[in-house]
Amino acid sequence: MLLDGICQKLSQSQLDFGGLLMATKRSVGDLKEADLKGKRVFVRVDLNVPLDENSKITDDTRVRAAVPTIKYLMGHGARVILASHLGRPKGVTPKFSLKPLVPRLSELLGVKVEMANDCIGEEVEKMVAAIPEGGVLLLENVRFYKEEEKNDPEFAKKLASLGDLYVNDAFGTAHRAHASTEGVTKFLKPSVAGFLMQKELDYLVGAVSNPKRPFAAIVGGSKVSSKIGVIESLLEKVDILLLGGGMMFTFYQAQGHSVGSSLVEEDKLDLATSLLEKAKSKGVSLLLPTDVIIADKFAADANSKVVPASGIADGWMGLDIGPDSIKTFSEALDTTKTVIWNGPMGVFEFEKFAAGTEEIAKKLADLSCKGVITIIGGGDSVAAVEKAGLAEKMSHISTGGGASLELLEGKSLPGVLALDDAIPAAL
Ligand SMILES: Nc1ncnc2c1ncn2[C@@H]1O[C@H](COP(=O)(O)OP(=O)(O)OP(=O)(O)O)[C@@H](O)[C@H]1O
Ligand SMILES: O=C(O)[C@H](O)COP(=O)(O)O
Repeated sequence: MLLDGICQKLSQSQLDFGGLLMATKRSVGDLKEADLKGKRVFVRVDLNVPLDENSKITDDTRVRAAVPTIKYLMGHGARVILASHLGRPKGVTPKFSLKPLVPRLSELLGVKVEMANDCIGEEVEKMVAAIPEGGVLLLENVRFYKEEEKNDPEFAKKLASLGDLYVNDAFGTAHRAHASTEGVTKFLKPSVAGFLMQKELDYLVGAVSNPKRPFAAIVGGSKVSSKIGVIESLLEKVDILLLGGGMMFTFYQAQGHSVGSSLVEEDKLDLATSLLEKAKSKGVSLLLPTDVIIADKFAADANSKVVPASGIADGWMGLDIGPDSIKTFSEALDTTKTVIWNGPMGVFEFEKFAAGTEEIAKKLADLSCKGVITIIGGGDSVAAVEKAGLAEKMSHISTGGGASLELLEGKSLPGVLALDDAIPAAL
């Protein structure tokens, strides 16, 4: 795919992290026409997309990401059953219905996607029986049943009874051991990974287990407490660690600097000190911003100025990294071959404090074009990269917020573990 005529996205083979693709789980690509033609394939996708007050999809990234697996199944004559959650409903809640997804799915797939009013039961069974080869039926939100999140075996069995085989392509929900992501695999074989699931694992696991070095991580976001696991795990792997976002002030305070009314987690000061020591003992080059943009209130129209990070006056709070820090971070990133980014550098939702995040996004887009592997780890950093219009330029943008964080923390994902192991290729 050509980007701006200059930056070409790296091909899969170039991203092979030294031959270590995460090929440990059986893939939907191993299933051919003979395995799929006429078969009812139960596919767990993550269609948990943001909707506005008129139920209009405001970001269809997850819908588009689900398409390759569905199209592959359709193209091989399967009868496709799609299951997903949307939001966190307590019981049947119309505003969490998956119905608004039907038009966009139909458009992207080039077929009329049918929609069931439920995800189990007789009516659904009848609709499943009527799916033609290459046709697609979307089930209603699986979380309308509390049994979904409880991973209730009876509920999982009912879901499983709808299909002949199972594909999990819901990377974004792979950290949840729910009936449609984990329980169902006990009753439905084969249970294989979809293309999106595989791609996410290839990048995220590949990057941290066998990165092209130098390997840098950029960690930001609001709180140290939500990123402790990630920082600790990354300190074992990276050569360079750049810290920004609200969490940096806990590090500054731990070093004795005045931080004004910036965000600080008082109970994490010792932890911040020990992370700094750990970085030193591991030989990791840990960089904190040298200057910050401060504001006189937490608001889009706050008065602001750039000051050295070592001294923020009372009544002021740091809301972004400053120009010197952007320069230092950029220079450090210039030396790298792999970069993973999780969490914005500042309050990017306010234009005045978005520069740090935007400049880092631009830097990564630029590095991507030069062959550096750039991975954006989900959540707000993805939103920031998209806001800057640079998503297409990155090597990989994860569709999973919580799931990508857990992977980076070194945790295993129940939705992945439950899938069949890959069948070793014959010698
Ligand atoms: N200096 C700061 N002070 C207060 N809030 C900040 C600051 N810098 C960033 N933030 C806020 O942090 C929030 C994102 O932090 P959070 O820890 O939720 O990240 P996340 O969503 O987990 O990150 P990721 O996006 O990669 O998963 C943003 O809403 C942003 O406004
Ligand atoms: O958006 C997500 O992170 C996934 O869809 C999982 O949703 P959940 O956090 O409600 O389980």
